[in-house]
Amino acid sequence: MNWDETGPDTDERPDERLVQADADGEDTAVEAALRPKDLDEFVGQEKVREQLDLVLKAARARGATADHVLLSGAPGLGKTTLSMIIAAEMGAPIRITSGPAIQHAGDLAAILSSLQEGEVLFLDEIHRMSRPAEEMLYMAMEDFRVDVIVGKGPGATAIPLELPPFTLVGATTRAGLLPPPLRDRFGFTGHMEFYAPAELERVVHRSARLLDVEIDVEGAAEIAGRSRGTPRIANRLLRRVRDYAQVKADGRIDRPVAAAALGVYEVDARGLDRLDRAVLGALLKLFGGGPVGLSTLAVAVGEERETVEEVAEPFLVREGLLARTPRGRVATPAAWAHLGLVPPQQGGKGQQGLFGA
Ligand SMILES: Nc1ncnc2c1ncn2[C@@H]1O[C@H](COP(=O)(O)OP(=O)(O)OP(=O)(O)O)[C@@H](O)[C@H]1O
Repeated sequence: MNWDETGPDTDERPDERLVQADADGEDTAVEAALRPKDLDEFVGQEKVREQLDLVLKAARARGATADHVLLSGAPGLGKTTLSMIIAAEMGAPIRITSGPAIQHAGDLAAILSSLQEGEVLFLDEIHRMSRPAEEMLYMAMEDFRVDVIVGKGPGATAIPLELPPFTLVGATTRAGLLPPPLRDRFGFTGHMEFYAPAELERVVHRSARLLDVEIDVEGAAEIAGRSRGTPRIANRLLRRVRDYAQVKADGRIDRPVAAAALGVYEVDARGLDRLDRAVLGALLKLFGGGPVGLSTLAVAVGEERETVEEVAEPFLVREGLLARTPRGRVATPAAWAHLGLVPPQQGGKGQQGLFGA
């Protein structure tokens, strides 16, 4: 992806977008500093918090290890944070790994056999584990036991290995991709939703306090409104606005400062960035709002099909600006309004107003 080569300098990697929700290129030290440490500090996700609170309190009352927990939801919504909170609330240590890091069953056996009693094992992207590792996990979750295969071919033997009770916290962006036998072995599944603007405002205020930045209510609302329902993005935008406030203003963040700063980074009032607007703009201006095929749209914006489909479109669809139909991509009336353009007359050739904004 090269679309932001000429974009403003940031401390993110140059091929990263300011509004991307995953952690690639994220400053992990800053992210760690901003993580809520307990359930009370964790903003929003009321249902998941309430349910998890019961699961953990009951386990503590029984003096038992908590049930395995599956957290599903988009990147940046707080799954890692919640797994750390689970460990903290249980007074247990935590081990963090991910599905792609476990390619062989032996990798998993090594981790499992070194867990302490009650330890939380956080397995991010659990849907990307290899099949043999996944099968080993079934038994480990259910019976706290694994069979380690020693040797090869007809002489191979399975040596059973007892494990201490542990809590697996699996995280996935694609709960639907998990095989049912794995899904069924979790005692509790929490579905993380995108955050409401008011919740993101609380995230921004909290982070500003921790970063020692002065921000008013409207400044926080401005950042929250552009954060695509995602705390990780809210925190990242806050840091960019803080830079701007320090360099161009008196360090304090209010609405005009936040809006001007995010204007520099081309994140608009609804959280669309340059790539999103390029896709939407091409759909409206070149193809009259569609329907147009994905490949044609991608060529029109000079991007790979996958970039348009996987990076730009999900948010545009979620925002109700673009629809994927069997005949191709179609802009919604909200898309015309957002870019300040007038849709062509129904049935007419009507291109009037298309290039108006
Ligand atoms: N509910 C919340 N309240 C306050 N801050 C939050 C909340 N959820 C997430 N954050 C902040 O957002 C950032 C990203 O959260 P986290 O790493 O937990 O997301 P994630 O869902 O695990 O993402 P990924 O799947 O990409 O790893 C963290 O810095 C964290 O402080």
